[in-house]
Amino acid sequence: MHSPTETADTADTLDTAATAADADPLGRERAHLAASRAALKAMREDVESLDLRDVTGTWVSSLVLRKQVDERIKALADLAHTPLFFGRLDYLHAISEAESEGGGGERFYIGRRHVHDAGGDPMVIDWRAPVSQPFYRASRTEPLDVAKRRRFGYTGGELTAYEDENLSDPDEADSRSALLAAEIEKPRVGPMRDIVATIQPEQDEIVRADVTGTICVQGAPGTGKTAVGLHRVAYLLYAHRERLARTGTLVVGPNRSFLRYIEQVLPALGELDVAQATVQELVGHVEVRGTDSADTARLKGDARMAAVLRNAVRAGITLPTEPCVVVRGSRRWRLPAYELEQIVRELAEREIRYGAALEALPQRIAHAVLVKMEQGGEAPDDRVQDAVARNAAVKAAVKSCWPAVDPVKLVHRLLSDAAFLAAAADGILDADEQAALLWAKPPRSARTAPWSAADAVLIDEAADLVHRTPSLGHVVVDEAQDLSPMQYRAVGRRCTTGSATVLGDLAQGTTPWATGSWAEALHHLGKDGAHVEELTQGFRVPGEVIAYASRLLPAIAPGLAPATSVRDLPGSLALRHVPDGLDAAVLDACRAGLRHEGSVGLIAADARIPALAEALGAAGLPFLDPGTETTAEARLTLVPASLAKGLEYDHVVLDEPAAIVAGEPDHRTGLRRLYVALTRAVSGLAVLHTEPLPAELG
Ligand SMILES: Nc1ncnc2c1ncn2[C@@H]1O[C@H](COP(=O)(O)OP(=O)(O)OP(=O)(O)O)[C@@H](O)[C@H]1O
Repeated sequence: MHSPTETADTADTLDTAATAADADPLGRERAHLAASRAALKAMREDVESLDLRDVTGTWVSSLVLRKQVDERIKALADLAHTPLFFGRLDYLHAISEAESEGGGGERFYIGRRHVHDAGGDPMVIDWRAPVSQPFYRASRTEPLDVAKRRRFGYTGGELTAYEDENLSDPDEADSRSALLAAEIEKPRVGPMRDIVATIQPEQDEIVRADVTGTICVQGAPGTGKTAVGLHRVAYLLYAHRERLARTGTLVVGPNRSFLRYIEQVLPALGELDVAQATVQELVGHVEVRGTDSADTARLKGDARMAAVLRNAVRAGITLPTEPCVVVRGSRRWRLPAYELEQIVRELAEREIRYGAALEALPQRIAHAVLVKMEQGGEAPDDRVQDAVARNAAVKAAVKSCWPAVDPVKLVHRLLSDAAFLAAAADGILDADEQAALLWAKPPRSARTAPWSAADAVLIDEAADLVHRTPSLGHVVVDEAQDLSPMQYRAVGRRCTTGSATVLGDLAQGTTPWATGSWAEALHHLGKDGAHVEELTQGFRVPGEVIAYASRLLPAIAPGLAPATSVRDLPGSLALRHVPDGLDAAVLDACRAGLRHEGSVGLIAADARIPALAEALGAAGLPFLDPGTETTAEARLTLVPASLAKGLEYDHVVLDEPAAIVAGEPDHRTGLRRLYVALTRAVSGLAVLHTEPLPAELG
């Protein structure tokens, strides 16, 4: 890394004029930063000074406009701790204006957002613009026409250093970027940060993959799956803003703590309009109050349930045996049963939604009646057809052969009524499976039923059989390995006409229905054959720690390659056997963690949480819940193992691994939960145990 004095020797190859500024390249970069800041301020003031009173329009349209202007002002904020640019590219040849946000030329400053001067010329180019891509991809073997890549280092908002790679200079040796390493090792406090300055080439390929295709990323802990998924959303919103503004984008995460942890990343990248939800929130047709046994939940999440539900929804379709007689004025029009039957059969055979067919049926019947009227010498018009469709006789015919279906009531009946379930599940589920689905004591009404999370997904499937679920433009699913086939279907129907980014790690699957293979998951998502990428370079966990955790891989996910680590931190792993007085030792380890900079996570089996909370309280050590933002003052979080997924802390104190393993219904899931817990640390992991460590850890 260059300090200001060192940089004075750096010859700037592109500038020929030997001015005073050349002797002080850092000073010149600072001047560009100051000028860019001033330009951003001017851009913001321009928007702020817009007088919306002059804009004529309705009350609603002016409200919408006000909101857009407010969002634009927010997006133009100059955040004190996020530098306006983090890199510079000097090309060998001039770049066209089209590729560089109207800039053109050879030199570009790369930042989180576009900034232009009063004349409209760009001063900072958005990292997502085509001209910025070589910042992430160019290498000595493939310089992509880049002469020099410069990375900037900041301290407290001040530009303090830079680092150059002269990619087209054959004599320059390859070196690991110190700025990159410093950025990756920055202590973690607060929510997840963006990685826009340091996206790696293999990550960039995923971030910028085409919007039309679905992409699946298998990645070991800390390889940046979540980070990549969020940056992909930001990239897609830049590259396809209009299309996605119309159709919408969504990030699906495992729980609220996780969503709170990641919720700042997209706004920091200037993207405010992305929905975030858990699968449960996504399918929220009922209030979830109940739970299922692992076996029942697995069965309810099995893709065969889709076929059972389809049968159940359609169970009421009955071929008519009576004619439909419509009385209009003094005349009666009779549609014989066989004609009605033909109409119903035809609708039943067509692959349209149950509800759409229900809406079409009265019109079909009315049309057939109209034909009779014409044959009888009348000349009915469209209004007559509408009136016939609303006729009581037609309504009665529709009701008897194609009854309306309420998805909630339907699933309530399916789980309460053995005969109804048996008919729908015939040839699909065996008798034991059917028995497992039925409520032991059927609740009286759908409203009071103790719906479980899996039931809510069944209801969502039923709802989609009745009315098509609207599709979004793009959906990112994180921690996807934990989704059941029915949950994949629920997410998949929200991107039928769009695409998805599926992120996960088979080794971290901890639900009874966890994904066995990505091909299978993608099938249930409705995206067969999507491309699967594997990320193995780990950014979070130090080498020693990931090597230790990876000892579990043969037992939990035999086919997977262990992650590497970008950082070797000798001494980052400490294993401590504590024959007695575990709580006191854990408290000491937390205090030791707090003596370092950054966040401390105390991870323990869920059953251990109350005792540890009490011990922390008694010792006067304040702590947070996962998902509550850590601050410089409150840096210790007490994390139940079941909520640790996706989160990270500078220092992790891991309490009693054997209890974490024992907390799960089966040994493999227990080891997977432990694998998650072992891979949360950025700088140091202290494992404290009284009981023997699981044998698989060696
Ligand atoms: N290119 C990068 N530059 C700097 N930091 C990075 C980079 N990629 C990932 N990271 C950091 O590494 C950490 C782990 O990333 P992330 O949480 O996205 O990994 P993950 O694969 O989703 O992990 P897990 O499987 O545990 O959920 C984060 O702090 C992230 O900011």
